Amino acid sequence: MKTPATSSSLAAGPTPSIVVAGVTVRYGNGVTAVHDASFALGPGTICALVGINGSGKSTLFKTLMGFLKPAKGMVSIAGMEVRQALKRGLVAYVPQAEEVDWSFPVLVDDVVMMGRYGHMGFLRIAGKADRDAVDDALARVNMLEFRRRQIGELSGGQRKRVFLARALAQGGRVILLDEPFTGVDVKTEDQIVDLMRELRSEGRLMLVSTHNLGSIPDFCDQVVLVNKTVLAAGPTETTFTHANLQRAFGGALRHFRLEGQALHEDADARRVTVISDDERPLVLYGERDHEKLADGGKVNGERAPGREGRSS
Ligand SMILES: Nc1ncnc2c1ncn2[C@@H]1O[C@H](COP(=O)(O)OP(=O)(O)OP(=O)(O)O)[C@@H](O)[C@H]1O
Repeated sequence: MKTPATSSSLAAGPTPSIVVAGVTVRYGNGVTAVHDASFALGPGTICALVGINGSGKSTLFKTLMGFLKPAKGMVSIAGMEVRQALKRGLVAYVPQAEEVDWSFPVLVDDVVMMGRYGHMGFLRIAGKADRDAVDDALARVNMLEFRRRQIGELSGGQRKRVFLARALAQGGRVILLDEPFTGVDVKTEDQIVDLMRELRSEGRLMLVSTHNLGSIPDFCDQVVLVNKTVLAAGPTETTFTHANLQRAFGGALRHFRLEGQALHEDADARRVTVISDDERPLVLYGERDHEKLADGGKVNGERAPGREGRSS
């Protein structure tokens, strides 16, 4: 992605952080989606939020966005209550594609400008600073040429980039990304990861829910594993381990061994993660590596795992 015309580095202001302490969240129908969950994250971090379907990832996002109130426990963002952090525009959200009404007649420009609403007065009249912020954000995600398009006329990857641009235009210090890689091609995934790395180097904090286990050690320095509670949280090296993945995924993750290595294949069988026996992530076969494996090629010097190698 392009370097912005103006620097988006964090000037003086609240330090990005998330603290979730002993949080229990219940829906109106009595379902307890998250029980006694705790984790803490600081600035300059990309953290993966990982768990099976229904494990409570979206519920945690909704709680961090103030849509749901914990029945118990405490959430703070940048050292303040969620409501206050939201009011100050410190938290930006990149939604799952399904959460957006793509038939709504709105231009790319307008969606990105929505990120500026918190900076505008009551009448929401955009000033030069707002227009500049939108230009910068669109340039950063390589979407300037699409700015007059209706959002419904974009590809899946372009749609994701528009919502990333909205988060950038807003100037969010804490950015929540719900499944940013679903429905995007490998090139767009790389672009999104590159942009996230840039944002991390500016000191921003990103929490990313993803089912793409293979790429986590590539770009996430922290991992939070959930299943109705936080099972484990901490640096990727010590948290993204065989034992913890087993706890998080149980039967949803198929295991097999190849030449002494434990392989874990996620539920849709498109990605394989290799974790060494001493529990460090070792070789990771992402989606594109899987294509090579299917061709009988080598990835990181390893031979392709044969389907016959699967033990369960
Ligand atoms: N609006 C709701 N009302 C009642 N229960 C809900 C509601 N939304 C989610 N749940 C329940 O809360 C639990 C956690 O759901 P949540 O959507 O947070 O999981 P998730 O990890 O985001 O799943 P996915 O990976 O499928 O997006 C599930 O048991 C789900 O059925």
